[in-house]
Amino acid sequence: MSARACATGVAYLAKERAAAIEAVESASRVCKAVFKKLVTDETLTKKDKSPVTVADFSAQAVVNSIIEKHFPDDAIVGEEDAKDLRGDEGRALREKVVDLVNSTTKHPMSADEILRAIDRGQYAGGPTGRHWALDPIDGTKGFLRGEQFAVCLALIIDGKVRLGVVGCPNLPYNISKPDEERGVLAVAVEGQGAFQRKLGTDQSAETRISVSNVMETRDASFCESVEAAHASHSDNAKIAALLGISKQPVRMDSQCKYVAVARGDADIYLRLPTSNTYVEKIWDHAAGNVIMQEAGGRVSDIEGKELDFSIGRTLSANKGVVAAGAGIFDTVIAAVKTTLANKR
Ligand SMILES: Nc1ncnc2c1ncn2[C@@H]1O[C@H](COP(=O)(O)O)[C@@H](O)[C@H]1OP(=O)(O)O
Ligand SMILES: [Mg+2]
Ligand SMILES: [Mg+2]
Ligand SMILES: [Mg+2]
Repeated sequence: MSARACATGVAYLAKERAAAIEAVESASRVCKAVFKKLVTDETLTKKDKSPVTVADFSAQAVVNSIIEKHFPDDAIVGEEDAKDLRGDEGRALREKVVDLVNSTTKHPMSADEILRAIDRGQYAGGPTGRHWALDPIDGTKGFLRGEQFAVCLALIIDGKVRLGVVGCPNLPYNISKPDEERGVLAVAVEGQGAFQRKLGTDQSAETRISVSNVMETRDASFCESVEAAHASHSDNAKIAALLGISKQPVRMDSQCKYVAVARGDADIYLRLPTSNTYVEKIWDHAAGNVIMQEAGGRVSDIEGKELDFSIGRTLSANKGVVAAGAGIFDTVIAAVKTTLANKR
């Protein structure tokens, strides 16, 4: 039991952990329902993003209402807001969201309750107190392709991520058996280790996960974004060359990348900035961050600085993200610095 276990013997954040898992499980079901109902060959060929919009709003409504049920005083930093669902202009989308939310939950919610739940996610974040960080669907492009996406929820207390849950409905439970059942839930609480279970199972099905223990970078592999606009593939290739890496990078969308590295499917998470202007959002990294660290990995920005979740809704003190096992982390950061210095 963690050093923070309280006198009653209940583990630190046990209630929050259970509530976060309930929320991520429910939102994962919403996303799967949207995919089944709304993602068709036609939406794909027309590159119509409306299914993901419905899923974003519906999943945020479901997660926020579950958090509110368990912790009515907690603030939430959520990616979405309900502006586009209001008024006459928002009617069509609003009706779809209301239908979806109510087709997947036991307790029907009115349109007003759903909009209010979504807008609970507008908190500004900051260095004190507790707030949740939610990405209702991370990896929207992967979602639409039927590939990797994730529902990501974290709890930040006094500026540090203490709990993270990532639901990955399309991730194989065992990466070496990609044709078997898919759907993984990864969870970590500060000081208690990182775990995975199949989505839809209970805590008794959890097994501990840890990063690979690779000691030589030439034996390692990268995990990087599918989208070259989100993380520079060309810089990653230069770093790979410097590190003697010959394995092809594993590419996938979303925070599933953190889960993949946290359980040793790949060894290095690399997200090198593609522009000087993009600022990373806390909901894109909070849950993955604590899962990686609790799996024995180290996480920093491209300069080796810890990610600072205490500033607000963004990671404005950091650029890019690098994560790897402790055995190779310093070598990876040195190669990142050299590669970026040579560009200047
Ligand atoms: N230029 C960018 N650099 C880094 N991340 C980005 C950029 N543009 C969008 N993103 C974010 O990257 C995340 C997906 O990353 P990945 O490629 O790892 O799946 C999304 O949350 C997306 O945010 P948004 O939701 O605003 O589109
Ligand atoms: Mg995201
Ligand atoms: Mg999102
Ligand atoms: Mg988005």
